[in-house]
Amino acid sequence: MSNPPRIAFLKGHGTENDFVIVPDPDGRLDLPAAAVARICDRRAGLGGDGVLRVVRSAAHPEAHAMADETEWFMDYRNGDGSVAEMCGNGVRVFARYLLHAGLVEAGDLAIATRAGVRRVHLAKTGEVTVSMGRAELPEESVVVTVGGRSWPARNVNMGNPHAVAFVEDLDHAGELRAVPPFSPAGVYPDGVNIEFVVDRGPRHVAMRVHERGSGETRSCGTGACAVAVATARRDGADPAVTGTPVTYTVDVLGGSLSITEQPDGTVEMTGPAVIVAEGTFDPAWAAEALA
Ligand SMILES: N[C@H](CCC[C@H](N)C(=O)O)C(=O)O
Repeated sequence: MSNPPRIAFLKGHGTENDFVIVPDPDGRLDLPAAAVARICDRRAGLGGDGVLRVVRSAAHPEAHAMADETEWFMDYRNGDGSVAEMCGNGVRVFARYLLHAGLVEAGDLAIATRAGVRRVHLAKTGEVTVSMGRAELPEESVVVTVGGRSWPARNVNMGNPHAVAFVEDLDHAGELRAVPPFSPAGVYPDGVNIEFVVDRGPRHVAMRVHERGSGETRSCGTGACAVAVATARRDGADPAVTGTPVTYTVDVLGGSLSITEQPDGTVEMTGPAVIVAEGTFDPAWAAEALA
């Protein structure tokens, strides 16, 4: 019996939040959590903070409702194989892949995600702008504690949950090898991405992040949006109150993102997206993880 065809993949990153891209237009590949975790393993696998499976919207049950306005669905998984609603850096890299593969032209396109349709502009400069929707700011907040220090953290939802803590020094976040302790735990029953933020100057902050399902990453797009929204509220610059758009530069370990919030609450993120390499892997290798 002939061997099943090898699976094509590409590696890409957005401000060093890196992903394994798996083209699967007809949605035929089964990628259970254990296989995704093996693919993302930085020693035994290809390495990545997550997987972006590229599926036609019409071929994926979670995207059927978006098929009339999008051709492609971003099936995002965290590095541990868990599913997340949205990945901001991932959408930029996903759009970059579509251009790289000749599936779209530069310019405007719409991508289906579990958080809904995201409108993307692929500039000829290489920068990618994503309309990230509106932040939700639930009232309840948590207290994050690391190394004997505690900070209140602002609850911000960008389609996925974030807790944003303003700290004195990014080193105070510690090694971030595990989820930083927070209370009350019940605020985030499905887990949370936790950002630590310091000021760098006017409308300029820097952050570190412990991501749900991936650990500390070099960048988090939805996290940078959550940070910009929380900082605008801290600074009395909420566009819904001032009537004026506000833009923050958010430095991440892997680079810098520009986040603009409009008076109507919509948030736009602009940053780079790079395809680094491409190759194939044997499906049996990924399936071994299921054994
Ligand atoms: N870990 C996140 C998803 C990826 C977010 C991040 N990589 C981004 O660029 O937005 C979560 O479980 O909600």
